[in-house]
Amino acid sequence: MNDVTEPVSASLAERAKLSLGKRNLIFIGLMGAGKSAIGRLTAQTLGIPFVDSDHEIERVSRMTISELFAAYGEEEFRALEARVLKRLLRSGPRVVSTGGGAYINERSRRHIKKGGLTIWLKADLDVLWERVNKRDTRPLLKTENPKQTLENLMRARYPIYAEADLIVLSRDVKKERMVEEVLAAIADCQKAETP
Ligand SMILES: Nc1ncnc2c1ncn2[C@@H]1O[C@H](COP(=O)(O)OP(=O)(O)OP(=O)(O)O)[C@@H](O)[C@H]1O
Ligand SMILES: O=C(O)C1=C[C@@H](O)[C@@H](O)[C@H](O)C1
Ligand SMILES: [Mg+2]
Repeated sequence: MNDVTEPVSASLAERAKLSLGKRNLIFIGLMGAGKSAIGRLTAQTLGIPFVDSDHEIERVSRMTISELFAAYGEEEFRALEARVLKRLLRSGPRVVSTGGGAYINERSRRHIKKGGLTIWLKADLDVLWERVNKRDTRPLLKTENPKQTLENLMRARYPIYAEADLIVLSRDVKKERMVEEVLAAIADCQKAETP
């Protein structure tokens, strides 16, 4: 593997930007897949705005995700998440990183599919677990056996994430390398932009 971090090629970024057009690029996938980290870097590379739906939810509610789950429960959280996503996806192009459960909720999934090009960062259990077990900010993983919970979520959710327009394998390589693969997937994408 090449250890030197090469800047993402400008021509690849240009091709991806052209292919994306006015559409939003929406990252989906499980907790720890890298939606926020890779989404932000992808937006920087494309020179378009970035927004993270979890952060936007926390901003408008002035509560953390954990506090929202504790105070109102998951159902209310999903309703708020769907409203926030609908608003964020109204115009493009921007990069929108979603929370791990957003695409699983029917209403949010409808907004996301309509809102642009979807990209699933797919990762295996060990990669996800290595990343999420360092922090306890994810309410769904506050269980007796969080690794087992994560595996159960993979089993339930992966068939739904698989509906994404694009899929990139998330693993422990440099973030710039992940961005390059994301851009290549967009540049090669044949899905036409709908008016
Ligand atoms: N390619 C990578 N190599 C190493 N670490 C990474 C990589 N991508 C992301 N990470 C790290 O993994 C952790 C989780 O990433 P991130 O917060 O972006 O996940 P997420 O998909 O947004 O999760 P959530 O659904 O909980 O918001 C972060 O600390 C991030 O820096
Ligand atoms: O996978 C999920 O359902 C979640 C993921 C996080 O991004 C947050 O949106 C919240 O913790 C729920
Ligand atoms: Mg995130």
